Amino acid sequence: MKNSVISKTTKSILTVKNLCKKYDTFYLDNIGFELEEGTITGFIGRNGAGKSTTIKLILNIIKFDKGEVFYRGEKFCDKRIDIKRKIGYVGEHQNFYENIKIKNIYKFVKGVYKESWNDEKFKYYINSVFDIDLNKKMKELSKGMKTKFLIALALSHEPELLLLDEPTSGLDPLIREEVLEVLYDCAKKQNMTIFFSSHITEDIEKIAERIIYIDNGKILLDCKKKEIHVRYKKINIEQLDKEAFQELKSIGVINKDYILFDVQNVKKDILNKYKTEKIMLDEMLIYLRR
Ligand SMILES: Nc1ncnc2c1ncn2[C@@H]1O[C@H](COP(=O)(O)OP(=O)(O)OP(=O)(O)O)[C@@H](O)[C@H]1O
Repeated sequence: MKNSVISKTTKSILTVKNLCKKYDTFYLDNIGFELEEGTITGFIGRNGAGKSTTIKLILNIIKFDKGEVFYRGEKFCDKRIDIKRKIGYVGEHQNFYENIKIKNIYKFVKGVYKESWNDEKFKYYINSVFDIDLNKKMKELSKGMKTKFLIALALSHEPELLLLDEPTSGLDPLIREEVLEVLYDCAKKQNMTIFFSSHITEDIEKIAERIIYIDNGKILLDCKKKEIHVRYKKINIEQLDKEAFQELKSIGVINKDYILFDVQNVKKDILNKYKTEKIMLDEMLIYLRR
């Protein structure tokens, strides 16, 4: 057990170290990060970047080739049912138990969690927040309703950590807003730690305070949102003289009327001379993919 415990001095709830997984045409390469209690982290990446694979590896749904996962400093493996009970998860694929009435799924899940189940909270989400009819069968729910029902289930056993795989994908803007608001409240009012994957930069921009960007199995960025806006900037090309344009072009990326860049790579005199503007998350991803 000597190697299975790491320092408990930080507020870290989850530590992921060097996760690797090889498929025929894909390699998840040394994924590592730490999540702090009560924070919301957006895990962003294009289709096929490795988001679901990472989440499933953390939860032991699939086996990694290499790596370690720690929960509050203790090694997390398949046998740690006690830790699993503290984690809520909503996966990407929701086409299961199609012919079962959702009130029976609710009763089953409530029975599994017993003492940690908060029935008042479940009823509050179902009736007052999400407005779901428990008499419907799974197959009778729209994608948005399914997502809301599954999130209500995941929240009602009061997890300390919530892992969500694309919770807002395929939902209309109003439902997306509702879901994001509920998640934000859980983190800020109940100190829940939330890690959610998405390829919708807007949603991540809205509620995540930290962003981890994965591309082709590798983490290209792990940064607080505030720091992103300080570090990555853009300048309108029209303002630039020839020399400054050449300089910025060599270290940045041209996107429409702007050059996007990392201020750390730019000479001070250019930054002093020209007006820089804040970049949005989707622009930063264009820069990182250069
Ligand atoms: N069981 C598997 N066998 C072989 N390849 C797999 C398997 N599962 C996933 N992959 C591959 O691993 C890569 C990453 O898949 P993953 O589902 O993690 O991506 P993702 O970022 O979640 O994408 P999406 O946003 O489309 O859900 C893809 O190329 C996928 O085809």
